[in-house]
Amino acid sequence: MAQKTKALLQLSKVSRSYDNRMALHPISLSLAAGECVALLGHNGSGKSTLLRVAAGRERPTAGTVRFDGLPMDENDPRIRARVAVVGDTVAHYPDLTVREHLLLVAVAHGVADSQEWVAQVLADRLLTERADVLPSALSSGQLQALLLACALVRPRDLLLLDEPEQRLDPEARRQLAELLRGELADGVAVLLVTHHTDLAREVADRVVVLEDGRVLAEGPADQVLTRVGLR
Ligand SMILES: Nc1ncnc2c1ncn2[C@@H]1O[C@H](COP(=O)(O)OP(=O)(O)OP(=O)(O)O)[C@@H](O)[C@H]1O
Repeated sequence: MAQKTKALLQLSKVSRSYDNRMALHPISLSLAAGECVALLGHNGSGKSTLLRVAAGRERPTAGTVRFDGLPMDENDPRIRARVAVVGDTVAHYPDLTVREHLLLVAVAHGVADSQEWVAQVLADRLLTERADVLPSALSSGQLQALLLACALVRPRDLLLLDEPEQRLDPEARRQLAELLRGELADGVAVLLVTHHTDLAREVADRVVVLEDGRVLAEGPADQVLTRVGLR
């Protein structure tokens, strides 16, 4: 598929190995503003590795990752201000409430009227009733909603999501698809790791299917997923 505009995220011949074992063979990928690419593939195929490298959380063994022309580095404040990540590990402060988590992130990113905005994000993510409890009192789906809310309470041009659908019930998953379509309409670029082929079909402009760290197939979801037998 033709690129919509200039690439916001550009991975060029990126590979990653652990202990001399290639988890990711050289791959190139670009993502423009308002575009969504979904990464699919079996367990261990390299999706999360690719996302972590794309996020600047791990350095590629070879190749380069650039965000809006800058070398990708999660410590660069120019990048941190514009890139929101929901990774594959659950990270939270055990002694901060749900609301306090969101306030912390909003204030750190200079969000105006943060109290009101946090209340809105809590409502959107169906967390209002749990706003004043600690993470230990959340269900697993509510904890997932909190992690997503932390990414949505702050400004972003690029959203990197690792299986955001996990532990969500069907209604929350439907809302996730709606939410991602809204992000794309606002011009946010989305790189989405998912096992949920329906979610990929609903939101992705392109899918990339990985197998053993290599691209097995790439293209529009409808064509690619059927071809590789992913339902
Ligand atoms: N930190 C690490 N050290 C060593 N090997 C790793 C590390 N992270 C990932 N791997 C290996 O790299 C390969 C790809 O893992 P990755 O987590 O990227 O797969 P995945 O497609 O995201 O899988 P899943 O669907 O199970 O989340 C696997 O063989 C995994 O064991």
